[in-house]
Amino acid sequence: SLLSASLLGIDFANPLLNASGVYCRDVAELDALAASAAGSLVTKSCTLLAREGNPEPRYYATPLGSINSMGLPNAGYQYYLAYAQQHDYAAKPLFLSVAGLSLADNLTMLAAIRAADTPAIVELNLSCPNVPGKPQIGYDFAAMTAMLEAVTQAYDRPFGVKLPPYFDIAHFDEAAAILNRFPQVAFVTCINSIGNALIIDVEAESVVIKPKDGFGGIGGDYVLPTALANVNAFYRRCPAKQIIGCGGVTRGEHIFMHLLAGASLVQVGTALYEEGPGIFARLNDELAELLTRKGYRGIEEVRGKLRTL
Ligand SMILES: O=C(O)c1[nH]c(=O)[nH]c(=O)c1I
Repeated sequence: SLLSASLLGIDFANPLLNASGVYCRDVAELDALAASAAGSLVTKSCTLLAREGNPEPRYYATPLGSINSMGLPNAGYQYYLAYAQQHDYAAKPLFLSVAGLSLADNLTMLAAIRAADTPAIVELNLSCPNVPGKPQIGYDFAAMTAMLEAVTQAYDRPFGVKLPPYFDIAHFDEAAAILNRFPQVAFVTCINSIGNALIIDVEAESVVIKPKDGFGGIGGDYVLPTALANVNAFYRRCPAKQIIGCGGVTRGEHIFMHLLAGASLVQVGTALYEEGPGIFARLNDELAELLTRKGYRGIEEVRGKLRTL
């Protein structure tokens, strides 16, 4: 139908899902996403052991978006694997986001996920914190290569990677060249939050979140152009892979932009946090209205059709 989408040969009723980390940390939230108009859902990035995460306030929203330094609070990977094993895949696909604090942790989690043999699709979060003092994996190309070499040995199913935003053409080139060495990396999710931003409250003359002296990843309107650029940069450089867009979606036309840029599916973070799962019905309606007005019969006709001048 009009909004039908496809990834890894799997059918989706529509291209929308949550961004990992938003509305997906416990069963109640995951069930609400499963019951919503979202075409699929992804779990909070998980670690080997459960984590409390950072002290609050650790998330804050402004009229232009959000800032967070959650610190990877999650129930531990077995919790999300158990959820994946009871999920109704006939209703909609489910993604498991994995963000081990070490390569060893990732290998342990992926081995258990593989052994469970669920239809869940793995999204490996490369924006997760790495060794303190070193850049996150997504910004350490040697570490990223080593991680993918080890993971593709341990996990023999197609999977995807969640990337941080890049801002330099040479970095798009280098990151894509690494990913293209791994055909098993079947999709790329662009982008994670733009890291280490700072939001200031003038009234209080203060930062707005407690961890890291107020420094945190931003999302929402602040990041849409960067998200679209990363979607299109990897769409152009990785013709054998699919792209999941993430960043800056609050309206149907933003989904349309991500599709034009090359996305197959589109994730919603900040706007979902602020509006709740009802947003998916609104966004699907707005996207359907836009496609119909423009004479499209399906989103496949839109993907990657961005014109240049
Ligand atoms: O602080 C977090 O938990 C977090 N926050 C983000 O904005 N992106 C991430 O990948 C993660 I793992």
